[in-house]
Amino acid sequence: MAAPHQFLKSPLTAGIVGCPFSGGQPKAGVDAGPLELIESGLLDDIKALGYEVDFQGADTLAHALVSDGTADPDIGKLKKPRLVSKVTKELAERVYAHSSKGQLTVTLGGDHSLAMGTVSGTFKQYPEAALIWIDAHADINTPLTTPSGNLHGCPVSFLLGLPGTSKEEIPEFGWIEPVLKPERLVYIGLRDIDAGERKILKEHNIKCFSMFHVDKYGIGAVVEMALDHVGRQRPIHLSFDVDALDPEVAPSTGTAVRGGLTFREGHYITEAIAETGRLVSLDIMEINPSLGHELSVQQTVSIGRSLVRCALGETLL
Ligand SMILES: NC(=[NH2+])NCCC[C@H](N)C(=O)O
Ligand SMILES: [Mn+2]
Ligand SMILES: [Mn+2]
Repeated sequence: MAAPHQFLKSPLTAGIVGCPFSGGQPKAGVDAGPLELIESGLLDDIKALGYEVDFQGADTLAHALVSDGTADPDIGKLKKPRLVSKVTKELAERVYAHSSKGQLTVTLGGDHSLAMGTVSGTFKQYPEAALIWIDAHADINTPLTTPSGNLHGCPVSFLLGLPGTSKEEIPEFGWIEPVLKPERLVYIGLRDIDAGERKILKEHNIKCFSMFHVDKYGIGAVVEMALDHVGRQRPIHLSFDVDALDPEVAPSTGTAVRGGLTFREGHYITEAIAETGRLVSLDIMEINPSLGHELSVQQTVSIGRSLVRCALGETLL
């Protein structure tokens, strides 16, 4: 079991939020991720680690997750902006409800646009928190730079309040506060960055450990450097996009990119963060059970499950 936790209340409780949402990207199926994880036995896993579980049902947010039929035309390039805004706003409230009770919030996606909600909710409770983003992608496109218009490629820019995301420029997302500071954000696993994103990452001096750095220094050193960079005292929000893993390890995901983290590297990250005793919020995003053969799906769901267990302290003896 994990060392005594620095920020959570006892009895240690995991607040599980299932968020079956796919509106931040074009491929159907990623909305089935949470239910697959739950049905595979995730809640029992978590209880077996000694946590109480606070779970309101996989459909907690269901009424918000699909369009109610009102028109949602593109705003500039952005697709389904009003739907994404509505769902993530409600998710932020749910995550905050768990966090403010001293629970470790675990959000099961769904696509990565959901991080607009999870990070907003976590940082409302822990304004000094750090964000560790594990991904092949930086997801830091703004409404002005996004090549695809898919909002799962944009959540970080809204959280930082980058140009193009202000209330004046896009009132539809006016509820999002720029809670994140560039120096409290760190990436691990990057290997597919758009030109506009590269410019933003440079301009704001954002710490990035790409796959190049993982190869060069090894995952152990990379995680140490990442934790040093964001500060050794802060609560941690870990946002884990399974496409950070190599497609041979986690094939069932919508935007797979070759050359990713190995099984052990991915799990090591969650273990090392569990070891800090400062994890307050975890996202497991972008598992798409309708992509790939049955075995690929099983393999990917099972990895999502073991990542949660490791982040919650399973392998710390
Ligand atoms: N969460 C993800 N899988 N994001 C992929 C983003 C891909 C690309 N950078 C885009 O903005 O469209
Ligand atoms: Mn990604
Ligand atoms: Mn992502």
